[in-house]
Amino acid sequence: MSPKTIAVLGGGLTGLSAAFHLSRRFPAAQIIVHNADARFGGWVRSERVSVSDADVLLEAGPRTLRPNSRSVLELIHLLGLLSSLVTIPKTSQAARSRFLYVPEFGGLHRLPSAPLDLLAWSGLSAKKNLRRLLLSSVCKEPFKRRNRQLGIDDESVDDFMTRRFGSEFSRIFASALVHGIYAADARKLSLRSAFPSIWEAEERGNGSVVSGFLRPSRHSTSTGETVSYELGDVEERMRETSVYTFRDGIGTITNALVKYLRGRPNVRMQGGVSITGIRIHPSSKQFELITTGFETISPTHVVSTLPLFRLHALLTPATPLPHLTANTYTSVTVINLVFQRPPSSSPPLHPDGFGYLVPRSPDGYSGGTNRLGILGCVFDSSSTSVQDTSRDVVKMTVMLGGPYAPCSPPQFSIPGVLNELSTHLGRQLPEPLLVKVHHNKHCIPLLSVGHPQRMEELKHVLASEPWTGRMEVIGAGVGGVSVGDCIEAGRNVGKTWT
Ligand SMILES: C=Cc1c2[nH]c(c1C)Cc1[nH]c(c(CCC(=O)O)c1C)Cc1[nH]c(c(C)c1CCC(=O)O)Cc1[nH]c(c(C)c1C=C)C2
Repeated sequence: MSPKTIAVLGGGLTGLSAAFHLSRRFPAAQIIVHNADARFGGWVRSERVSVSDADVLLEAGPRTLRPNSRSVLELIHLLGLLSSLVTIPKTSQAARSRFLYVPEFGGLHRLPSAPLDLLAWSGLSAKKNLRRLLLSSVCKEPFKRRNRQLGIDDESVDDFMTRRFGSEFSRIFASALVHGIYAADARKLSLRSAFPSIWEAEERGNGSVVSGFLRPSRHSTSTGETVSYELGDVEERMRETSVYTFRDGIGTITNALVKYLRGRPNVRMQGGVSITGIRIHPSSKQFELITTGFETISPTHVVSTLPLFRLHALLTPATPLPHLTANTYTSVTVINLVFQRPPSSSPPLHPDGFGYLVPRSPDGYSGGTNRLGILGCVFDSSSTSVQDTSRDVVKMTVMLGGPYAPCSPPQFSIPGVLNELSTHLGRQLPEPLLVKVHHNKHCIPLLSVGHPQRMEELKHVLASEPWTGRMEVIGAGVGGVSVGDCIEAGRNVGKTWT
């Protein structure tokens, strides 16, 4: 049945993208976007603040995007955002210089940015051990026999990396990568959900990941169809771009989506109103959505972009859905710091580059050597200083929490954080001009082992009675956590509703 009224639950990136694409695909349908918060945009939060004489752009959520997601490039084109694009070239230090802070290997290390760089990777004698570990793990892997057990169709990132590259490699390099993307424990994260290309490389390489990556992969969609995107000149502008953002930050996308949707005659944006229950009428089989205002609405179709545990709480025992509470959600404290830039005669506050990640320490997440639970620090000014009106300030962002023992509210002091950062950077940081703290509670789903299989089962139930394909469940907790995954999921929703 062609949709008459579509309720989109959640006004974050996925919900806004879903409403955008559905409103274009079904111009005769009425679309209502329900968002518990009066502000739309979800975890995307770009904010301009005044610091001394400068106007500085700060991000509490995603801050830069890679140009590999064509669904995001398409939105940039369709919403006319090309002129406010800020691109960071592959040749910039922000793209080439990424660091790890590994205290037991001597502190801060620049990571090699290319295979040849690995051979020339230089450092102090203690640092050489980290180079040796990386080099020997990667070089030995192709000669290791195939060691995936028969019948295994998913495993944790840590189990996989340990099996192929060794436990120390996994603890340091894989855990750091997982902190930077999922703010999670690599020992719990599903490899197939988080890094499907690594799983596929192992298959292509007959058991070796390195050999698999050296072999060309066949690009196609799972159905073999070619997907076309309306890209205009955007892809061309992204040539040689490592990452990009906008002059006013990632919020440029969500703000433009909200503006577009508010201007559509077939869309209603309901901010500040939550759904408190979802029922299916036993005889008419109609959806009944109850709102905080005790209003009942009966859409013909529903798109839920809510965190899965929230959707679970809305369902009645008569119409349950499987696996909605299988994953936990990670919380991250984001601390934006703005400093006065030191005079050029003094050492800089940090090396030029992307920033650094802190791997899991040998004692795990008990906090022994990392009491504050620091996951990493981004040197924002290295890549995005054009967002600010003055070059006299330096902005950086520290992220804490994730798998470290959660306590609510998180226990830390800003002087304690600054002391710790000073140790990492090997120089005493001055008093910041501005500090902004955001506690992003349950912001990233931890897609645990077995997630792809569980999501297949959920899809199957949604296609059967009494749901009969009229409700789709999408979002970061289902199909992937990146901005590109969320926008792509919104683009693909309701493809079978004709
Ligand atoms: C709030 C903190 C977040 C952390 N991870 C994410 C958020 C919102 C989500 C995320 N971060 C990255 C990706 C991958 C994107 C992709 O296209 O594959 C996702 C889904 C990568 C990334 N991590 C950091 C930055 C600046 C980026 C952007 C891309 C890039 O420049 O490579 C920094 C960072 N994020 C987190 C931590 C702990 C951290 C530390 C340096 C957690």
